[in-house]
Amino acid sequence: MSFRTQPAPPARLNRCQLFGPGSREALFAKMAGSAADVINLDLEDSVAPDDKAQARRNIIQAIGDIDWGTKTLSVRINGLDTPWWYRDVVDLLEQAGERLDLIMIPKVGNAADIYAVDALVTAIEAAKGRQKRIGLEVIIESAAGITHVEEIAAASPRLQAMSLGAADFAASMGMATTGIGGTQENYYMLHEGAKHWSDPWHWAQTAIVAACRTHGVLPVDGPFGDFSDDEGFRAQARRSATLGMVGKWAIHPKQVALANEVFSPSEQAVTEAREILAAMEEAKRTGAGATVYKGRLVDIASIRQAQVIVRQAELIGA
Ligand SMILES: CC(C)(COP(=O)(O)OP(=O)(O)OC[C@H]1O[C@@H](n2cnc3c(N)ncnc32)[C@H](O)[C@@H]1OP(=O)(O)O)[C@@H](O)C(=O)NCCC(=O)NCCSC(=O)C[C@H](O)C(=O)O
Ligand SMILES: [Mg+2]
Repeated sequence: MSFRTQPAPPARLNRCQLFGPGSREALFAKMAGSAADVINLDLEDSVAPDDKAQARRNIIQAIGDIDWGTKTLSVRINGLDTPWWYRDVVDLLEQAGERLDLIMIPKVGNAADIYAVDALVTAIEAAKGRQKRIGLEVIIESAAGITHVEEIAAASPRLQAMSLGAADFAASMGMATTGIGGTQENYYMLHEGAKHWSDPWHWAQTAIVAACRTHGVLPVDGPFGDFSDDEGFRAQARRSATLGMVGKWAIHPKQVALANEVFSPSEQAVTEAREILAAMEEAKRTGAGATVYKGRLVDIASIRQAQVIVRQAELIGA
């Protein structure tokens, strides 16, 4: 390990973030009653320009009125290149109750974007005497965002999570697709005449995971657009989980159970992780740094891998 150790990310569940437009108030109670760990009330791209002010009022009202249980409650504000974002932050922090947990900043391009929002949030919290410190989450969904991903991850102690926004990312990169996540028909290798599809989101995801893990931020996979394709969602989510992401967005309620399924460790994985920790305890007792578990090598690095799974199971209560 480097002299500078890797900070732990926030110890909370983030398997599924369920989105809903701030202009569709009727959805809010349904979102609160869902099995998502995080609720994202949206002021940005799912809300038409003429509806922004009403959506803001709806959200402020709902933050206080609805019982959000133990969920993490987040509001996605408008981008810093719009005339709406400062009013989003000011009204939310001046008028919404203490139940609000996070503000999500879309389309971040560099650390200064987070600095700007952090400065405004900090001033309003002090002026209004807010008791709960608001956290931030960001979406990497532009060429600038992915280029500056590491400085963004390091930008503020308020930063809790970072998502990949596949739709805007594809647009910003000029990718030849209108798909939101998942397999892209033209992204394949040819081997002996057979097509083998590859994953065009992989490199951005790994860049996000590395930046997040370096700075103690939760890496999250964003939307999967085709909500009629359960297997496509599962495949994308499983790849993200394998790479180290902790959860995925749901843009329709039917995706919540799929995300929770993929990002909760299986009973077998938890049992094996606990057995590996026990085997390593025994190895330590006899002075060994490595041992054999089910015919394979386990060593001190295996302890850290097993601890990730056991910690996740403990948060879920498994
Ligand atoms: C996608 C939707 C517009 C679909 O809405 P609708 O036509 O109402 O869906 P259904 O009829 O299939 O709904 C079935 C029941 O589920 C309820 N419902 C629908 N959506 C939600 C929701 N988000 N949360 C909770 N409950 C929901 C309906 O009311 C029905 O209930 P009932 O009648 O009682 O059975 C809609 O789902 C929607 O608006 N989704 C969210 C869209 C959104 O927020 N998009 C922004 C995030 S994605 C993005 O921004 C891209 C990203 O930034 C990037 O760049 O990649
Ligand atoms: Mg977007």
